[in-house]
Amino acid sequence: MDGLLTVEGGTPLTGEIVVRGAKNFVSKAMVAALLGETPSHLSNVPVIRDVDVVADLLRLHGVTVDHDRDDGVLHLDPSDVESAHVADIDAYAGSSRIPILFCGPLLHRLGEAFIPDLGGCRIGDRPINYHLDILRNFGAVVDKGSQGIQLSAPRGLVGTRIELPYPSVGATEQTLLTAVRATGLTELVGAAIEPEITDLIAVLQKMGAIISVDTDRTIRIEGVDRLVGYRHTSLADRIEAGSWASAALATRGDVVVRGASQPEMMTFLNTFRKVGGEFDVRDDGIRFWHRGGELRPIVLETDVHPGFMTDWQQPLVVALTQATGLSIVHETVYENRFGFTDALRGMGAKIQIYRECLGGLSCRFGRRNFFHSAVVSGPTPLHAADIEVPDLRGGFSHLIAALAAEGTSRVRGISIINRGYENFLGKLEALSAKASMGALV
Ligand SMILES: CC(=O)N[C@H]1[C@@H](OP(=O)(O)OP(=O)(O)OC[C@H]2O[C@@H](n3ccc(=O)[nH]c3=O)[C@H](O)[C@@H]2O)O[C@H](CO)[C@@H](O)[C@@H]1O
Ligand SMILES: C=C(OP(=O)(O)O)C(=O)O
Repeated sequence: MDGLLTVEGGTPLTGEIVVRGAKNFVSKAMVAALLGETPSHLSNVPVIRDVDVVADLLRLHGVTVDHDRDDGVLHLDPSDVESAHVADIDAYAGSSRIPILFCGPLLHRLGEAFIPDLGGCRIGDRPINYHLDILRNFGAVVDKGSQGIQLSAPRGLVGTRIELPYPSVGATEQTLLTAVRATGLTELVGAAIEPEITDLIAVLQKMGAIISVDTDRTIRIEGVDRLVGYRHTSLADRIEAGSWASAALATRGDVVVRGASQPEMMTFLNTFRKVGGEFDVRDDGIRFWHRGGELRPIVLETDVHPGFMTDWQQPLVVALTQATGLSIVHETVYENRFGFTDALRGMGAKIQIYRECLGGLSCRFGRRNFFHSAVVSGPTPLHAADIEVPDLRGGFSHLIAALAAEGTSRVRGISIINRGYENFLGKLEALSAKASMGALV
């Protein structure tokens, strides 16, 4: 689905939508199925492009994948992985960040792996040095070619001690997916503990793994000889839920996000309330609304869990353009996540970006050439514009801005949004947004 989305803004979003499983968990649980000797069964799976990309990659590796898209159920049978002939993996170069997580499971099953160049959002350099160091620590031999990475494990993979320089989500998942079948013990110090990682640990435990998590970000894994398939229901997508909540706030709307879950959203909910948003946690989800009157400015610093998640930052910044006063936003996870503000400035927002660490924390990007802090001055009326979607969350933010703005905006490149937002055009319709797709001219 690509083309031109026409959005007539200025109307509050109101109504009810459903959010299903988390992009950042489902894709990893799909990779975990490669480690089982028997089939796995995953429920609450959203129809998004990242799921389709990982399903196709698994098929290339010999996994039989059945995806019931309406019921949101994936059945993954890895029985034929050993006999698979992988011919066309290059076709997946640049498609998502998940291929790097295939390394451990493929090395265990096949003794070798070939990984295409990674995709994902361009919000910084996004190196994979931690991943490769981890794999080498386990005993893998890594060869970097011009189009991808080739790995082998001539002497198998052996448990090890890893100390992460930063609690990277992907590097933590890499360690987990490799250590569960490695020989002996692995200790991971400085691990990420995002809810999606906890759910991945739950899946691996169901498969037969032995994993313990300490309060000090240390994870210990005892390798086992065999793992079996799992049955699991994905946790909800807290980023999608937060994005719709931000859209409700920016448009002075009232949106019920069915499926949204409070425990994984505590930090978001506190911030939402401080800005002036109201919410009600219900049995079937969370209702988010603008309580009327003025929104308040805040100081916001993104961080690893349990901090304010970086993927919530871009949608919320649009709501901050409507708050009375100066908000400070310090992005400490990615060095280059404010490119999307150019388009917002073009729509009337007052946002300045700075190299300095504004806010209370000093981060890895301070005193370097990274524009990673922003000052948002509001409220500013937004006006319609022609927009080109830059990346997943930046694109959704532009969409929110178009919905909040007076006039008719035209948005190009919206297929990028499908990577992480299920049926977002249908959801816009359910929320009475005036948005329609047309052909590109
Ligand atoms: C598919 C998926 O789950 N994506 C999420 C995952 O991305 P992803 O797993 O890529 O993010 P990481 O937590 O690894 O990245 C955090 C930081 O570590 C740096 N880094 C990471 C790996 C490495 O080898 N070297 C290195 O320097 C990155 O450049 C970044 O500055 O977690 C991010 C942080 O919550 C989220 O924004 C993404 O939505
Ligand atoms: C950065 C994101 O995802 P990815 O890691 O898949 O690019 C995101 O979901 O906002």
